[in-house]
Amino acid sequence: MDKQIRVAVAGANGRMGQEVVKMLAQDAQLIYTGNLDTRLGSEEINKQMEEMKPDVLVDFTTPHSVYKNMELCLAHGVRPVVGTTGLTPEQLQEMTDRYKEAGLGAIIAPNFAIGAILCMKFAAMAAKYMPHVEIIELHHDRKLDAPSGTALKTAEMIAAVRQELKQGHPEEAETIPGARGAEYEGFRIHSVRLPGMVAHQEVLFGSTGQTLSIRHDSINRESFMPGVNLAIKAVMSMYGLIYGLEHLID
Ligand SMILES: NC(=O)C1=CN([C@@H]2O[C@H](COP(=O)(O)OP(=O)(O)OC[C@H]3O[C@@H](n4cnc5c(N)ncnc54)[C@H](O)[C@@H]3O)[C@@H](O)[C@H]2O)C=CC1
Ligand SMILES: O=C(O)C1=N[C@H](C(=O)O)C[C@H](O)C1
Repeated sequence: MDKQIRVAVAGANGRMGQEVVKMLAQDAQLIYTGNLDTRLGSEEINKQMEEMKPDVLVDFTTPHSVYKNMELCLAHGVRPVVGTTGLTPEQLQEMTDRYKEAGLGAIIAPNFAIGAILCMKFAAMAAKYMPHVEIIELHHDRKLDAPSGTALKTAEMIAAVRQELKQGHPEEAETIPGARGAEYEGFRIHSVRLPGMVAHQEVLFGSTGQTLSIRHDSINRESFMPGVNLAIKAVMSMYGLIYGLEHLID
C-alpha cells in the first residue's frame, strides 16, 4: 500500500462532510483524523492541529470560512483540498500566488463529479462553434452562493474560447428586474433553487434552426467522492495550487 495520508475535514458534520468521512473510512490509505472547526479561537485551533497532525485538510464549509481556512493551512503546512465555493477571483489569485511561493500543494475544485467536469469541457468545445449560449444551474434550496461555483467555472471556460457577441434582441428590456439572469461576459447565467434537487446544470446553445443542450445531474453527494479521493492523493505530490479537477485528469 502507498504511504498513508492523514486527513482532517472542515465541515465534517455538513451534507458533503458526512459523505467525505464515509469515503475516508472505505480507503485504508486514508486516515480520518477528525473534524477541524476553524470557528474556534486560535489557541483551540492550534491544539486541534497539534493533536490531528493532518497532511491534508478537506474543506466543505461555507463561502464565508474558506479563505481563512486556506490561510490556516498555509500557516500549518497542511495541504488543502477545497470543495467550498464562493472565493472571489481576487482571493483565488492571491491564494495561487501564496501557495506557489510556499511550494505547498493545494487543490480547489468547484465540482468533484467527473460528469460535471465533462459537462464544462463539452460546453467549452461547443461554444467555439455555437457562441449563443446560456447556463442554467439548479440546486437544493440550502445553497448559500449564486451562481454556483460550477456555473462560474463553466462560464470562464466558455468565455475563454467564445467569439464575443451581444445575445438577444438589441431592444430587449426586463419588465421584472433579473428576468434575464446574471450577465457574464455577454451571456447569461440563471440560478434555480428548489427542495428535492441536489446539483444540476444545463448549458444551452442556439444556432440557425438548431439547439444543443449539455446537461449534468448529480443525484446524490456520493457522486463527488471519487474526485475528492483522487484530489487527496494527488495533492500530496503537488507544488502550488490548481483550480479545477480537469487539471488532474487530463
Ligand atoms: N466542489 C464540489 O464538488 C462541491 C462543493 N460543494 C460546496 O461545499 C460547501 C459545503 O456544502 P454542504 O456540505 O452542502 O454545506 P452544509 O451547510 O451542509 O455544511 C457545511 C458545514 O460546515 C460547517 N462549518 C461552517 N464553517 C465552518 C468552519 N469555519 N470550520 C469548520 N466547519 C464549519 C457547518 O457547521 C456545516 O456543518 C458549499 O460551498 C458547497 O457549494 C458542495 C457539493 C459539491
Ligand atoms: O452547494 C452545492 O450543493 C454544490 N456546490 C458546488 C457549486 O457551487 O458548484 C458544486 C455542486 O454544484 C454542488
